[in-house]
Amino acid sequence: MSTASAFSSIQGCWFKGERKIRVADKRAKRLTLGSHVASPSSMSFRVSASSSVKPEKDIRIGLLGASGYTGAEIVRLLANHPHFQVTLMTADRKAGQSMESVFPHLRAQKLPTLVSVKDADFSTVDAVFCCLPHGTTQEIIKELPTALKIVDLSADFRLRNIAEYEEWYGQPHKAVELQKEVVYGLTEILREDIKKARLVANPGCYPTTIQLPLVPLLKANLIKHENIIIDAKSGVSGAGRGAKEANLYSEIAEGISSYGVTRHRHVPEIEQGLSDVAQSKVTVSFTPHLMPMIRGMQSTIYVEMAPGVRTEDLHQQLKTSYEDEEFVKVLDEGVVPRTHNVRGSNYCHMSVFPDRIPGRAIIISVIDNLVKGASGQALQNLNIMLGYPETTGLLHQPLFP
Ligand SMILES: NC(=O)C1=CN([C@@H]2O[C@H](COP(=O)(O)OP(=O)(O)OC[C@H]3O[C@@H](n4cnc5c(N)ncnc54)[C@H](OP(=O)(O)O)[C@@H]3O)[C@@H](O)[C@H]2O)C=CC1
Ligand SMILES: CC(=O)N[C@@H](CCC(=O)OP(=O)(O)O)C(=O)O
Repeated sequence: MSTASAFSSIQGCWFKGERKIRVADKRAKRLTLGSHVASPSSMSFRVSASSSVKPEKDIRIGLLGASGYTGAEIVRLLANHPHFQVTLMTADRKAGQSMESVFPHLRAQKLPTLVSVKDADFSTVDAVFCCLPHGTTQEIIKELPTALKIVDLSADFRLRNIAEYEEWYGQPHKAVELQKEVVYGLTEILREDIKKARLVANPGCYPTTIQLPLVPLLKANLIKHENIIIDAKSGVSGAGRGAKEANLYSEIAEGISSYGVTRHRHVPEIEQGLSDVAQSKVTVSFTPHLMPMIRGMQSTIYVEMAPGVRTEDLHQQLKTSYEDEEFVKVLDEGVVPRTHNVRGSNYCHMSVFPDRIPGRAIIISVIDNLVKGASGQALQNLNIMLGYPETTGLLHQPLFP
């Protein structure tokens, strides 16, 4: 996992130029990867013909947890990707079903039948997106062929500190050795490490909205490390597709509810990232809320500025930090970010406001939880890991209204 030094080049480090894709190399690699099988262990994967889809693109993608919301979102994004093709998809309860029957909106794509993880043949893919619930992922990923590039969307590999993981997630870490090679996938901040990574831990959706504005400000010493207060809101799709009483329409509509007050598991992830860049322990007060909407996430962040710093300085720092970034947009002063304006897209919009109380500022940051907060950022990361332009498959505009 990367350290503070990895945060040192926030600006000007992403490649805008079209990197030449070595198709021949990729094809050669595919042949090599074809000979890998999972190592024998208590959890073994059957090597069988699980895909009926003939690959027509360069990179064959395996999708673990394809029958969930983030899995479906990756399939939607890959429809416009010229190089990545889903050739293997897994499900749990829905194993054996066609993707079309689980997600009719994806029926236009040629997709393989959903298989259970134990029946999946990982020797037939080049890279994997893992969209499984946290707590189920470590054991599965540690048995995958080591040649595979993997982006894990779950929280299982995000925390460097094993004791901290076990404390916040309430279970033993089952892949301690693997944890050491993990790179945290906050793309705009850690791009250089992601380029070299084999296994990327994709950030949580709340931590993405929070770290993107705060990392450049902490790095430039413009805000204090103390008294950072975050009031965050999420659409219900953030909770996944699994049936839960608390997520019934009658429980969600016409009201909002706070949850995880003082103990949400994203707190250590946020504090890890902010402390790395501040090079001292940063603590935050973080309260998430469930909103009566399907997609979208907003973090409203209250900070104390360093002595002599004005909100214009915060705004200018964010503008400079992200001026070359496609997916992070710092809005003009006074313009309020809205989840509507990023819906269905990989964009993050942010803005800074002076608080009425002298010395304080209010930062607002919005994303689509399923795109920049999950599947979009995951695709951005895999593009980078495989040497493709990072915007590939991600440049569609937000869906408004
Ligand atoms: N939703 C969001 O906005 C975000 C989600 N994430 C993270 O991404 C991951 C996926 O989230 P999401 O798509 O919303 O979740 P869903 O609940 O919608 O989907 C979970 C998927 O995992 C499968 N699955 C469940 N249990 C097991 C198991 N024991 N073994 C194998 N497969 C299993 C399910 O199969 P089946 O349906 O067939 O039972 C389904 O395909 C989670 O870790 C989540 O926390 C991260 C950022 C944002
Ligand atoms: C609305 C809702 O329930 N949201 C989820 C966050 C989704 C996410 O980022 O979860 P991971 O850390 O598991 O990837 C939650 O609060 O747990």
